[in-house]
Amino acid sequence: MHSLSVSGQPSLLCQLEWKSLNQVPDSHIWPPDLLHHHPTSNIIPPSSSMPIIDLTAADSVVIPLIGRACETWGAFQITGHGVPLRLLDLVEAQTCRLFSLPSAHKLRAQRSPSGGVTGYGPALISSFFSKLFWSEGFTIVGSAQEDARKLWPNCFNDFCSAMEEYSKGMKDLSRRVIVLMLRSLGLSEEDIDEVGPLRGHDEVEPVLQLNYYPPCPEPDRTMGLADHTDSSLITIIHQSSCVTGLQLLHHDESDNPRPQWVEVPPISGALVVNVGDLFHIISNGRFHTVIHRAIVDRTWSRISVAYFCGPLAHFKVGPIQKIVDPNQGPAYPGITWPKYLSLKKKLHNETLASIRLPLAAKRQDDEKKVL
Ligand SMILES: O=C(O)CCC(=O)C(=O)O
Ligand SMILES: [Fe+2]
Repeated sequence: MHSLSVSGQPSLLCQLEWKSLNQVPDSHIWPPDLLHHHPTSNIIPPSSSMPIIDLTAADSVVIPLIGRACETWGAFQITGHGVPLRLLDLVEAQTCRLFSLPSAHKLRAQRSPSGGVTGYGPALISSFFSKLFWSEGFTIVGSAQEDARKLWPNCFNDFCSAMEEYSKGMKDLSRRVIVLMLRSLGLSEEDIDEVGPLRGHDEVEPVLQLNYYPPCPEPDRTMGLADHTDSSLITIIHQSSCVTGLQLLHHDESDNPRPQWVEVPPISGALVVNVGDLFHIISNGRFHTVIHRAIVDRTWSRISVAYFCGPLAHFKVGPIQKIVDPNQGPAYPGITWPKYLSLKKKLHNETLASIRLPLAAKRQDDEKKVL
């Protein structure tokens, strides 16, 4: 049974309530099959843990490592990225400041029930599940001012300037990472200017998702954030450095016939890069969009800050022609980010499959049959 807010939407258990609980309420107890359909007990050994790539190394070293990570994991961690630790600490401190506010206070910036995206509320994917997540979220698209003003009418500047500086750092970093990813697919710098999804990158509105996972008395019975892929080109995640929670679904067919959940260990100063659905599309399926989730801890709270990098809203992205095998043809049609997001709102993890095109050979066969 969900707790219901006055608006009739499922409400969050807010921080004061989280703290007062010594067991998970029914509204937040997840059926074991949903929690364990890919068993967490089979955490794979560190020898095959996800790649950590130092961006200060030469391009000739970094580019193949990134390409391989995107093909086999759909994710990697980066160090040597140039974003100062001071900025990572600042954004984390301001995120903590927000989630430490009393619940009634946070609800002043609640996401609008009529399809709003920005502001305070459960993760957007929570509408796909009948059980609630053990987490709270805050979404920023472009400027945070309007919502931050509702939280701190007289002192929203510190929060907003931290988010702005962080978004700027992430925008520059995401451009750099995307260029490296495209080069690993064999594109030259000129190709990237011409065909890349980075056209108008400076004007793209930054999207930040702040996540807070409170300590949980029964972490094995609930879910911080359920399995999903991100719709972006790439997502860059900063996570608290002391507590694990983020997990990726990894399939190493040579090692194990079944996909395994793999922990993403927090490393101070490192950032996690996830390949999103749109990069999977532009790479014509070569790069893996990574299924990931967040679990919670008995003792520690955890914070994550996800920066979603996508193309300009009106810009259609599709498989980059230069890398499409002519015998196979494009695996996806061109699509804009907003159109993709509207499909994802309906279809969640089935969205990519819903737009996948039949292979060129099959298309030709089908065309012959029609003629
Ligand atoms: O908490 C995390 O590490 C993951 C967050 C995430 O996947 C998201 O916000 O889309
Ligand atoms: Fe995500």
